[in-house]
Amino acid sequence: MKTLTLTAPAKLNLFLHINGRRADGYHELETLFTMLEYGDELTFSLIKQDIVEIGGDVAGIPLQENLIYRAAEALRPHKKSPFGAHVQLVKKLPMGGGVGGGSSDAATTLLALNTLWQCDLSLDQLADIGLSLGADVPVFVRGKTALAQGVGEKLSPYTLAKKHYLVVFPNVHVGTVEVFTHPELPRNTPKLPEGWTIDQTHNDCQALVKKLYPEVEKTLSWLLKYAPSRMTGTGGCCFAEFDSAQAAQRVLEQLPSHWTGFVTQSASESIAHRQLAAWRKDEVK
Ligand SMILES: C[C@](O)(CO)[C@H](O)COP(=O)(O)OP(=O)(O)OC[C@H]1O[C@@H](n2ccc(N)nc2=O)[C@H](O)[C@@H]1O
Ligand SMILES: Nc1ncnc2c1ncn2[C@@H]1O[C@H](COP(=O)(O)OP(=O)(O)OP(=O)(O)O)[C@@H](O)[C@H]1O
Repeated sequence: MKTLTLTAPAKLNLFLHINGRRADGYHELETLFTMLEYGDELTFSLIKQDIVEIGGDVAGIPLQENLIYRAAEALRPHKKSPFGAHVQLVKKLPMGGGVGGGSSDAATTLLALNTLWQCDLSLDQLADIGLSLGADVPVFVRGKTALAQGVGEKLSPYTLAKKHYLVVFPNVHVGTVEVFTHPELPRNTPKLPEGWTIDQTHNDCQALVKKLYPEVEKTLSWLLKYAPSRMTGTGGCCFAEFDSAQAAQRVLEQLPSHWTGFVTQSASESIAHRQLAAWRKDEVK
């Protein structure tokens, strides 16, 4: 039976502007996503029984609520294989951290099972299915550094120089819904002008989350002593940007023990896509 192991990468929102709120409560955003080389490990194995099982670090999430399961079930109508799937998860990304772990697990499941179950859907079709699972899923399906608009689903490719990041989880789980429904969230940042530069950007959630979660405030102040730093998404992870892995590693070594962090680098193409392409190449040999 076939087995495929993929890394479901983390993302950073290098900036996050909120331009308005739609009638359905969702927010119009402008955000720059970059893919990171670090993520959860998912191993997909075909199984005889036509069911979807998840093993490993499921962290008390009921099966039916796990985004891996929901992604697999969303593909079911397109499947041409008689087999089910067992997904073994090694969770490395903090939940509710703003690094998109759940969304990336879902997108990686769509990519892997699209191949293993011979669904043969295009990336456009997978991104559409992904959007029904979460606003952040399409960017992981496409797997490229991208400028996102709309609720996060209108993606345009964007080229960025490779950078090294120290990503710190302040040990507080920040709820996306809590931030987006908060009355004090700024929601009226003007759209970026033509020819904008990164120094014209910010994260509209950062001041509010710092106020609600003092630990995020402390993390950012600590990181800012070493490098330009910001919060990602709706938090609580914060990232500091460096030109070399060694410089990032030196700061990680000094990280206070009540926080956790990892050093990684940005990737213009998602590691999951590269691994899947390599696996497919081996298959046809
Ligand atoms: C903030 C970001 O992480 C930026 O990358 C994402 O836009 C959030 O993406 P996500 O976690 O995949 O979000 P979803 O699971 O689709 O939505 C969670 C909740 O966030 C709010 N939400 C999300 C995206 C958006 N553009 N506007 C919103 O108001 C809604 O209250 C929604 O109920
Ligand atoms: N496989 C999964 N991994 C992580 N979270 C999952 C998974 N399946 C469901 N969830 C639920 O999704 C919630 C959000 O998880 P996620 O790790 O994507 O948060 P996040 O990093 O803040 O995401 P974002 O940046 O997209 O807001 C979790 O609190 C959890 O209840």
